[in-house]
Amino acid sequence: MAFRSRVGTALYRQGSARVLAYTRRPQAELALKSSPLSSSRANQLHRPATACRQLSSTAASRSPFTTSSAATTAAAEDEAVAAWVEADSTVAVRFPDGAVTRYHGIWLRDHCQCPACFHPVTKQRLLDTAAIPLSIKPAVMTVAEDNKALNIVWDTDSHQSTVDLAWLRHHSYAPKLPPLHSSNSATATVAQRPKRLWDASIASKLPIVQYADVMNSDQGLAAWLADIDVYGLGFVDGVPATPKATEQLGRRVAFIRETHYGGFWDFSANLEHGDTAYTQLALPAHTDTTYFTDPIGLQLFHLLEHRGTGGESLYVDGFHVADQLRATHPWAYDILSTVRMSAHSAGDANTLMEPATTFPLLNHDPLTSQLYQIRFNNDDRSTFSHLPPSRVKDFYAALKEWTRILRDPSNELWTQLKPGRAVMVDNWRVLHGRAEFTGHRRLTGCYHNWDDYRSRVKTVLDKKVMS
Ligand SMILES: C[N+](C)(C)CCCC[C@H](N)C(=O)O
Ligand SMILES: O=C(O)CCC(=O)C(=O)O
Repeated sequence: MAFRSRVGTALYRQGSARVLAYTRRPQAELALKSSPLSSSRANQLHRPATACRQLSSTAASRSPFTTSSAATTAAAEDEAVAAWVEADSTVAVRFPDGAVTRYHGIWLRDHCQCPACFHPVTKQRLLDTAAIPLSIKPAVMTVAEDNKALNIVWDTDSHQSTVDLAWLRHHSYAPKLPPLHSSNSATATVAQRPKRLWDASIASKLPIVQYADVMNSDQGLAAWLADIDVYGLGFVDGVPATPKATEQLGRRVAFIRETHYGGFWDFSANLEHGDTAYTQLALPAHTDTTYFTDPIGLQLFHLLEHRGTGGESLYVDGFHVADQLRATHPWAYDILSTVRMSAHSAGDANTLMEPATTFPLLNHDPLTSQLYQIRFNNDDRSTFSHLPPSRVKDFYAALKEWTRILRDPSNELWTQLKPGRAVMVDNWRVLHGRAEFTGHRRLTGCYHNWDDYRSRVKTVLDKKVMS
């Protein structure tokens, strides 16, 4: 039995598993008496203790607590995979490539995925996080024979956790480790499809799928979702020129988001709603519903009738415009990423829509700094009354640069929608507009929530499950 002392602990081998046990007396018994939870509360939050000990069948087979007659695995091979408790009580894990990272005990305990702590079907935490002692740490740890899991017995309540090492690597944070084998890692997320920034030249190669494919197969729907994911818009040909067929097409992606405009809309220039969309006026490139706290994610358009002139549709890749602005006028990019504004929809007698908070035109993920949303409709922008005087002219100067690039013909896709061709637009990326028109023009479509759209990309297109 090979001992290697490691910061007051010993890593030794027991049969096929290596068990890490404290040279000190585990605190398990003491913790149970001083647990902040009364036994009844504890039972309420957990299934009976026996359930916690009933590791899943595979975990049990790996558990050091089952008698295993398996031969000892080759020392050299599994030496690279190890886990130990550091002097600061964090848990260090060394992976097969030798990379080491650390996890806080409370973090590991909070993420226990045994059936008593994490509902196996609903993927919801059952554990009372607030009841976990901040000082919790493993009393015993074993790396399973197949090097795929870490079994932990906690010092406070002897609860047993089995943590998948691939999952642990994927969620490493101190430091964050690169994927071990991105091709076959159990938690490797499907490679994100790179966004393809586009300009006016996309007109010669529009992303188009066929209605029958979308409606009749998940592969057809997936192809459409991929277009929207990659380009921020996706056209569908062969759509029967009826409101019903158009609505069914929208519902292939997700349920419709109801708004003060209704659900599925079928509208013309009749000022049915107090908005310029319900007029014959030209609409400059914009994103819709900037006045909602959660702007709509997707917008479907299908032109059913137009007896008159004009009314061409305009689309611009807002991510491409932002990219150009950042490259040519970084000061303007910064201003439009920080100066906050508000918006309103106030044209209907019984509606006054305003967002819960102000927002910048360019919205970035605070963690990754990634641009994730363009939120711009100059017509719907509300009165500025919060800008410090020194920022007012800077904002307008930045807005001019944004608008100049936005309206650069080399960035504009102008296309005349016709009955039979619908288009789904990512309203967080692609701006849309239209030329003024004459005569009778009937446009149908609907809105969808961003989260419902992305859920369909993850489940239908990427066939992902939560990792
Ligand atoms: C699409 N539909 C005609 C129903 C409403 C159009 C709303 C346009 C509004 N100015 C905005 O930008 O949100
Ligand atoms: O009428 C159109 O083609 C587009 C109208 C529009 O911009 C909108 O509904 O947001």
